[in-house]
Amino acid sequence: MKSELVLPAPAKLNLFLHITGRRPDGYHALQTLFQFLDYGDELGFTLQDSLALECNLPELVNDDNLILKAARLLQQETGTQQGARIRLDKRLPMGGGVGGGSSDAATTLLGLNALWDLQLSEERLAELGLQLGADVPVFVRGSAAFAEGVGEILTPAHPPEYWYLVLVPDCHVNTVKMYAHGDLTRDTPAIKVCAALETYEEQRRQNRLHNDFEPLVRRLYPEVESCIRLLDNVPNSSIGRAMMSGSGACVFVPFASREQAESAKATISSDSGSDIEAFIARGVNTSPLHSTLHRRQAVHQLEACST
Ligand SMILES: C[C@@](CO)(OP(=O)(O)O)[C@H](O)COP(=O)(O)OP(=O)(O)OC[C@H]1O[C@@H](n2ccc(N)nc2=O)[C@H](O)[C@@H]1O
Ligand SMILES: Nc1ncnc2c1ncn2[C@@H]1O[C@H](COP(=O)(O)OP(=O)(O)O)[C@@H](O)[C@H]1O
Repeated sequence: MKSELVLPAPAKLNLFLHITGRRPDGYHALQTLFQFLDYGDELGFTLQDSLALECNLPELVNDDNLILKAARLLQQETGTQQGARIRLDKRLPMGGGVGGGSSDAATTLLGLNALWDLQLSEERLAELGLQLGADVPVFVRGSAAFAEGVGEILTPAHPPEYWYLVLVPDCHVNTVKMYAHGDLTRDTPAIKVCAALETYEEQRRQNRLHNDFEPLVRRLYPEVESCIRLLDNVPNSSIGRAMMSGSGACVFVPFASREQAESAKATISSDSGSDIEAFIARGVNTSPLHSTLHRRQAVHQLEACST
């Protein structure tokens, strides 16, 4: 039986997000700090003649899925005739602002590049990824980063790797509609990358970080507003205030340890008496996808040395 290459597709958080302008093509210029979470979807890749996607959520199996788009883009780019059975175990909330679709696309680009032995550089894969979505390149590169442009100009960053309690409000925020909304703030002054990175932790401690989507989304989606209030008002040992990721809907709050995040999660579910979906994950500056691929490469090198 052919073996399956199993790879993670981690979530991301936008630790802050500034919209600094709108380009002539309608896309927005951003400045944002991306960090990965050690939590996400899982993909499995098995060689076969044709392309096929399987998923625990059957409604995700369609031609618009970014996984199939990424696989076809790689076939077009390289002319390879190879195919694959791709298994998606969907765990991340969809339209949650934690980048599940973009991460699935990036894992597919790196996974099939390895499975099909295409030898494309990470730089080329990031360029291909940008054709699929503005958030794909950071997942291809695999390093926490300060991002500019539409999200593709990346400067590696090393924010503290806190534990996060993430609440998933019971609503879907449409990214395209939020970017197009008349009330969106689009004129946050641009900051210099070195200043942004040097002052990040101090700004965070002083609760001075912000996400330009947040006021608009809180106003339009009461579910997001009430999750942020819940995180800010329930007594807990968080080390900062709650913020929204991307264009929403997920909101997150940092803790110094997993235990503290677990205990806040328990308090929130007992105090609020609600069953809001939530998960705990660690912020990590190297993508779990890249850690897994490096381990696999090291094992292959060891095997090659011992034969
Ligand atoms: C807001 C962010 C922040 O990280 O994340 P999410 O909330 O989606 O996770 C991203 O900018 C989302 O990026 P992504 O979801 O990849 O966007 P794309 O598929 O490329 O674009 C979808 C649409 O969003 C708008 N768009 C996207 C990115 C950008 N910098 N400016 C835009 O105006 C465009 O209208 C575009 O047609
Ligand atoms: N593999 C995928 N996983 C999730 N959503 C996908 C995927 N491929 C395409 N999509 C589409 O992209 C939309 C938003 O994707 P997602 O990445 O989950 O949101 P966000 O960028 O807000 O985190 C979904 O509602 C879905 O229609």
